Formats: sequence, structure tokens, C-alpha cells
Amino acid sequence: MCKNNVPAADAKLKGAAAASTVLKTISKSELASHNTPHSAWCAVHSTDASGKYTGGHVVLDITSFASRHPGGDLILLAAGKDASVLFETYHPRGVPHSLVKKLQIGVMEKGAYENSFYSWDSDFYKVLKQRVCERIEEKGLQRRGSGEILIKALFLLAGFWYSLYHMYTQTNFTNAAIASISMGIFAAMIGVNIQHDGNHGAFAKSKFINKFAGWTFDMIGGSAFTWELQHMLGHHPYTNVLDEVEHKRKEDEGVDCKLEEKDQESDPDVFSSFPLMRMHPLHEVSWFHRYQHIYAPFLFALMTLAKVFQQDFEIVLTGKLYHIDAAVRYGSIWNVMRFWSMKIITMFYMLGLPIYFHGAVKGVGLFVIGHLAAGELLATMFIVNHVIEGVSYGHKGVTNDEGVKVAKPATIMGDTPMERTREQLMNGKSDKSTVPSVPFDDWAAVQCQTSVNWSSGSWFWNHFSGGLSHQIEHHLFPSICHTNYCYIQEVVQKTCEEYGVPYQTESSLYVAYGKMLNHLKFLGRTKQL
Ligand code: HEM
Repeated sequence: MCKNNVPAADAKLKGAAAASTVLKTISKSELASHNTPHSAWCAVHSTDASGKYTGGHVVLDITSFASRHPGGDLILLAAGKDASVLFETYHPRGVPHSLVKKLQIGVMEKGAYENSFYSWDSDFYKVLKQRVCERIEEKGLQRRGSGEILIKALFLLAGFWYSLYHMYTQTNFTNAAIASISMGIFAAMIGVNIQHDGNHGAFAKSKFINKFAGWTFDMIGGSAFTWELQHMLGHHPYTNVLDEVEHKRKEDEGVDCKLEEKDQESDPDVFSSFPLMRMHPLHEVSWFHRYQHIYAPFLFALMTLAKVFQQDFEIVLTGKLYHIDAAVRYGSIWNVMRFWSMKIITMFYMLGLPIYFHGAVKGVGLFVIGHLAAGELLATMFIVNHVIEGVSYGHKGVTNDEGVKVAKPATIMGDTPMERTREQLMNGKSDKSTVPSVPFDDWAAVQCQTSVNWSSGSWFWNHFSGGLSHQIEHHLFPSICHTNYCYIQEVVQKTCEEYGVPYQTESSLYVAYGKMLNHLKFLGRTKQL
């Protein structure tokens, strides 16, 4: 049985910040000013010893605990903000209440973060966490990665360097281009299979190995720090949510964009990665969107180039990406130096050496070909998870009985799939009172509606896609190694069925891709949704 059994971290905690007896009230701006590794505070929603939410948020000083944190310095991503989502999703076995109490230095001022879209009161996620931990134990698996992912990682790294070597040494351009495509594919596979788990703290138990695995993203030309910020503070907590900038712009223009959630955060992985596309129902339609289902597959190929040349530099130079403050990573001169050093080194072997061996035009061509192959593969496997027929968009703000704006995921047709699944569950039961009631804004239920699986349960596709084929499981359990997803999938699906929560899975990547294009076609041609 899975318990909150984490004595090691607890025992090592000596003093930290908790000595004070009178807890001070902390404002949002004061919390936000403690957003660096040298002074890191974070807010998490308040619970009692049994894990029941008691309302409001406690403030923790995690500065000195960070070096002892079993999940490594990932904890620093929480600095300066409401970290309830990270706190809940990265600890499937929970965090001891006594540890939280020891780190607590204050409480958030009344009203701060009350307007967070998610609710955590239902049993759904708690039961899911427990069952998933039990399944992993039953199967004798490690929650974080072991031999299976390590062997794959070594194979992919060897494939990348071997392809690169061939790209330099093939005198025939066609052969060099084939090697470049192969290099691009291996780079994409390293991205989804190694760096992704490493940066989520899921590749291995060792913090050092996780860091090293995460760093492979810099090795293929990206930046692990940028990725952490945009993926873990943008995409995961705010999946399929329209970006704040777009919303503000519309408001300034006096457009009633129906988006009522004023302080909503954004999902920079999905929407801002793809200009010229209408991927969210609240985006305005332009004439060219009519053809987006035709040009989308070509545009997708630019994904990695856009990230490597635009987002990486934007965030390091401005210290911000949309709503995401980068101080916790790029506030450190060492991290900035690592960023620039790795950019220079990777440009040397991915662009400089091809130019040296093949001449300027062919060298640049090979570099671009590699990126296009990587971008196309990544986007194909990723976009179908979040932009597809039947998926819900994060939040169409609805006001609850207390006058608070909360999440109610809805599809582009305006329906909430959970209403349907709940009704089906009700119809099948003679005693309706036994049907569990999961709120629409329940964190885990929202994850199940804003993500879609494909080829669920398949070991091969799970490995090939680095777990992208099990996107629902990934969003629910980002700190569990992707090699486990095909083993926990059945538990997650059954629990969803039991609680009346939607679980959408497509039979193959091919089917999912077709549905994604249909969805884009509809979005590109329909003005008002
Ligand atoms: C805010 C205060 C936090 C505290 C007090 C805390 C404490 C802990 C503790 C006690 C563990 C060991 C759990 C176990 O072995 O089951 C742990 C593991 C972990 N934590 Fe945290 N954590 C915090 C925030 C975070 C954040 C913000 C992240 C991610 C962004 C994170 C990521 C992880 C990961 C990846 C693990 C390893 C999970 C595993 O073994 O499955 N933690 N943390």
C-alpha cells in the first residue's frame, strides 16, 4: 500500500525557516519578490494533517530546503508564486504535513490565489494517485526511471552522434542530407525520451542523472532552463489556456472575447509556438486560417527552429516569456553563461562543422534539414494530444456560488464532455447517490479533458513517443517515468470511468492526426464559437 512515507527528507530537515511562532500575512507582491535561488518562497494551498484542504494558502521558505529536496532543484521553479499545482502533481505519494509545517513562514493575504481555477476537494485525484502508486509497486517497477530508459537513452545518444558524424563525412550531398534527417529524428527522440523525463525529475532517482538527462536538451541546440520555465510553469499548469497577452490585446481593442478569467495564465507550448494558426477558439479568425489544415503540416516543421532561435533568446534577453518570470533560472549568471556557452558550442558542431565540410550553402541546408525533420516529428506527436476533435479548452470562466471564477472545460462546440460521461454513469446506476460527484474544475478531471491519448497501452508507441502517446497519464503524473505509462494506463482509464470523468483515446497516431487536421479545418472556418 502506498503511504506518505518520506522520512528521509523530513529527517534531514534541520530548522529551515519554521522557527517563528507568529505567522505573518504575506502579500502577492512580497511573495513575488522572493523568486530567486537565494531567497525562494512559495505558496501552496493549505491542508490539515489528513490532507483535507482547509482554504487559503500557506507560504513556505524553500531556500535552504532546496539543496536537500529529493526532487532536486526543480523545487525552485515554485519560487515567488502559487505552486499548488506543482506541489500536488509532482508528489504522487504526498509530502508529509510535518515537513510543510516546518517550512511554513506565513500565510497568504486573504483573497490571494482564491481565484485559482482548480479545485482539489474531490477524491478523484487522491484515489488515482494511490491506485497508480500501488500498480507500480505490484509490477515491481521504479516510479522514476531505471534500466529500460537508460538503455534507450544510450542508443539514442549514440544514434545522434553517429548521424552527425556521417553528416560531416558523406561527400555526396544526398547521403549527407539523409544523415541530417536521421540526426534530426534522433534529436527529437532525445527531446521526448531523455530531456523530457530528466527535466521533470522522472528519468532517474539520482538528482545528478536527472540534471544530466535534462542537459541533453542543450546538447541538441535547445535550452533546458527555457524548456523548464515554459513547459512546467506554462504548459502543464495551464494546458490549452489562451495566452494572457492575446487576451489583454483584445480587451484593449474593446473586443468582448468571452474570456472572463482576467488573470488567466497561458500555455506557451501549444499556442504561441505556432504563429499563423488558429488553435484556440478564442483566437480571432483571419482569412488565411481557412487553409490552415493544409499548411499546418508544413508549418509544424518549423517548430524547433522557432524555439531555438526565438523563444530561447526572448526569455534570456527579456527575463520573461508571457506570464512566466525567468528570474529563478536566468537570474543566475552561471545559468546565463551555460545558456550562451551551449548555444555557441552546439552552433559550432551543428552548423559550423557542416559548413566547414560542405561549404556555406550546403552546410546551412543540412542544418535546416535536420531541424525540419526534428520539428515535424515532434509537432506530429505532440499537437495531436491537445488540438484535436473532442478535446476541451482549459477554461470558459463560469462563476460559482461564491462568486469565484472557476474552470469549466469545454470543447469548441461549447459542450463539457464531463456532463455527458456523468450522465452515462448515472443512467447505469439504480442508486444515483452512489455516483461520485467530481467538480468541473477538479484539477485532475481538467487534465483528462484537455489532453488526449493515442495508441493507449501500446508499449512500442509509448517508447517511440517518449510517453506522448499517454499524454493523460503524463499530465496527471509528470514525475513518473514515461516507461511506466503503458502499465498504469488501464488503472487511470478505469478510475476515470468509475468517477464519470472523460478519457479520450485514439486508436493510432494516424487516426489522431486526421482528427487534428479536421479540428483545425473547423477552427479555421468558423468565426464565432
Ligand atoms: C513546495 C515545497 C516542496 C516540498 C516541501 C517538497 C518535498 C518533497 C519530498 C518530501 C519529496 C519525496 C517524496 C517521495 O519520496 O515520495 C519530494 C519529491 C519530489 N519533488 Fe518535491 N517538494 C516541494 C516542491 C516541489 C516542486 C515545486 C517540484 C517540481 C517542480 C517538486 C518535484 C519533486 C520531484 C520530481 C520529486 C521526486 C518524486 C518521486 O520520487 O516520485 N517538488 N518533494
